[in-house]
Amino acid sequence: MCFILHSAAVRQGIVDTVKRALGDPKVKSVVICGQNGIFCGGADIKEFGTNMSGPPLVPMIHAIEAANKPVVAAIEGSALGGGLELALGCHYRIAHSKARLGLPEVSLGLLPAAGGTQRLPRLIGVPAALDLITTGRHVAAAEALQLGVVDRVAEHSTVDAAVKFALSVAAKPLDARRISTYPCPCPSDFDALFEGAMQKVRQNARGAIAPVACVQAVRAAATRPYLQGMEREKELMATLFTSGQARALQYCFFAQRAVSKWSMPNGARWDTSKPRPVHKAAVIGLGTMGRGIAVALAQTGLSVVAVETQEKQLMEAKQAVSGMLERGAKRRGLTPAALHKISYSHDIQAVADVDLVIEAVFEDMALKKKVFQQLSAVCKPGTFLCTNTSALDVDHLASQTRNPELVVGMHFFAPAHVMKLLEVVYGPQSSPQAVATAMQLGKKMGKVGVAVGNCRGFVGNRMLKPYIEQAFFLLEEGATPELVDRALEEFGFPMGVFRMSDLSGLDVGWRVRKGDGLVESGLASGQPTRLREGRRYSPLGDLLCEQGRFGQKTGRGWYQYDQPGSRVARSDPWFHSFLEEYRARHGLVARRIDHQEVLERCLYALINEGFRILEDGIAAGPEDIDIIYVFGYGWPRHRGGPMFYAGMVGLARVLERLEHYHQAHPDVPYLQPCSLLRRLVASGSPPVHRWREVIKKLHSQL
Ligand SMILES: CC/C=C\CC(=O)SCCNC(=O)CCNC(=O)[C@H](O)C(C)(C)COP(=O)(O)OP(=O)(O)OC[C@H]1O[C@@H](n2cnc3c(N)ncnc32)[C@H](O)[C@@H]1OP(=O)(O)O
Repeated sequence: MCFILHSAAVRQGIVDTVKRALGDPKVKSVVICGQNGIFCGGADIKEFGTNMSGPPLVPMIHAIEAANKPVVAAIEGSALGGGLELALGCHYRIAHSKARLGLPEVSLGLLPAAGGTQRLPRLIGVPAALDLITTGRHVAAAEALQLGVVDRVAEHSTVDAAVKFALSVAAKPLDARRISTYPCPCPSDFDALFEGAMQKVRQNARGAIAPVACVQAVRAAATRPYLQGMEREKELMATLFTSGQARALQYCFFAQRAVSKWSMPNGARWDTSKPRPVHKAAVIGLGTMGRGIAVALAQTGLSVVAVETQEKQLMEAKQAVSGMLERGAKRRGLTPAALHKISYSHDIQAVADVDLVIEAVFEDMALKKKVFQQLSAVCKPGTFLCTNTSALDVDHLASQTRNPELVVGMHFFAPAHVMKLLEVVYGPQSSPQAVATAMQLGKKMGKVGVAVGNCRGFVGNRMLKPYIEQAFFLLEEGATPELVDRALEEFGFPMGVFRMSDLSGLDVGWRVRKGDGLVESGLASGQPTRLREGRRYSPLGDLLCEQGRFGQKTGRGWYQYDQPGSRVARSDPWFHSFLEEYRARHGLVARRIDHQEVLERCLYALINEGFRILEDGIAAGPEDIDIIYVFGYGWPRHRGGPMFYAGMVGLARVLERLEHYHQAHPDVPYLQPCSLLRRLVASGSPPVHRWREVIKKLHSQL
């Protein structure tokens, strides 16, 4: 019997075939396997929210477990979610050594509700089951064997091994093989264990409800007889199944896959653009970003040339990169083979024979222009030239080269060997092959690549600007960094805007604002103005920087720290009196600001910019923006990303609140609702997956 995902037809197939096999006296035992080397990836997520037809999963698994002939699961490829629950209903499990098993329902906002929360703890004990169910992590066959999830691991044909094994146990009694009849092994420190698990889950979940429900369901397995535990599992699942969080998480699952199917406004697409193989790559500039990129490249197995012109920096970088590779290999229980994949040089000529270069020098246009001119002269014909700029004009850099079609942005996020997001930035001259190659390389590096158009800040940083601006204005109007951060952290961000600013360094934005001519000199002594080119402007960040308050690295920023480099932010009385004086100087009267206003002002301004990005064609669809925010900016996944969230709140509501705030702050253009938002509301606020139709219509009318 073979199946990939258990849709209605697959479930019906299993029920019918198992029934036939059990009724046939010639059949002594049964082996269940999958098709094309995959046991089962679980339920078809697209079926959720539709009228699910076909036989339900729970009675089907019960019937298999109750069978009077041995049923063996032959697990190849994946046994995930309902697929593993089905295997847990079998009397024996044999997995191929390359198989992966797991209960990832939690990452879809659900719990394993086909008996997974009740059988797994009975089989492998409460602590191990809690780990697998609350994290949703997949385990390799070797770990599954060690945990007791599977009985055997096969190196060659799993089906052959399972058939042989099934015949060998045909006459054996099955009572001891039905997991639902096992007592749940109860640890002596039961209460402490569950309290600890609940605390950990709440801390990591950032407001997600599924992990909490998972703990509650496993607790039921440990405290109630099996059938009562199943009732509790069902009850908890009922709450999760229709929740907005489950919708958001399932949207993220598909959005993550949708962004790999990129398209460009000129019609180039992922399926018609062939990437060129990259065997050897180079990184130019070994600061923090360059080092992380070199590590990520070397870990893919590529040969890497790392170039840093300053000798001292080169020596330091070499040590740091080796350390990162060694620690990475140790964590994965491997030898650091990638160490030997990197060669270092202080001479840019060393990149002459590479297939692709990633420039990661200091964020300065003049410097980057020089590097691109050099690269264009030095590299062999056809080498792709990529820049890791976070905001600068990729087209302008391309224009410095002989072959602008070979130039794209590869915007990594710090730390580059850890963070999953990669913005691949194309300009009007970038060839589809350059985009396809950068996207494929990103995938090899374990990144989630999103192809976006070229504009100041691309997608992520462009949307961040109005968000940060609102946070500054809120301080002027009466909020504190603590209040703003608390509201955002309760929403689900790992850090609020001010704690994040302290971490990344206030000087970063200061340098950008200076470059844009926004910072007035001698602020501390004079009366800084709060208008630039007719727009409201807050000089608060500039004032702190003038005092050397750059955040964690100087021990002072929006908060205070015990010492420079320390990470624990403490409220700073100095800042509070500074803020009061600032308000008094500008005749600003502090008013009470609540969490709702913080969220509406910061998030709706960010979302509004997201609509502008869609209108401008910089992102192909809302999924691209959402994946950028979830993977690169800490947007809580259970809220689906900013554009999905706007849909959940209601587009009409977002529009109404933006209109309200823009009326109150007419000198803040970011609060002026963008025309795409108005158009979507006028078209009846279609669901997020139908926005592209409205955007297409809008573009065709321009
Ligand atoms: C009543 C509730 C009962 C049970 C609960 C459940 O079972 S919930 C589902 C639990 N299962 C999962 O969460 C597994 C999700 N899938 C994966 O982890 C991976 O897709 C998998 C199976 C490991 C394969 O990975 P691979 O990298 O090979 O492929 P990819 O992820 O790109 O997927 C290929 C296409 O299949 C679609 N897809 C995958 N899984 C599901 C699914 N469970 N339901 C619906 N569709 C699924 C995926 O979207 C891809 O589609 P495409 O159109 O090609 O982009």
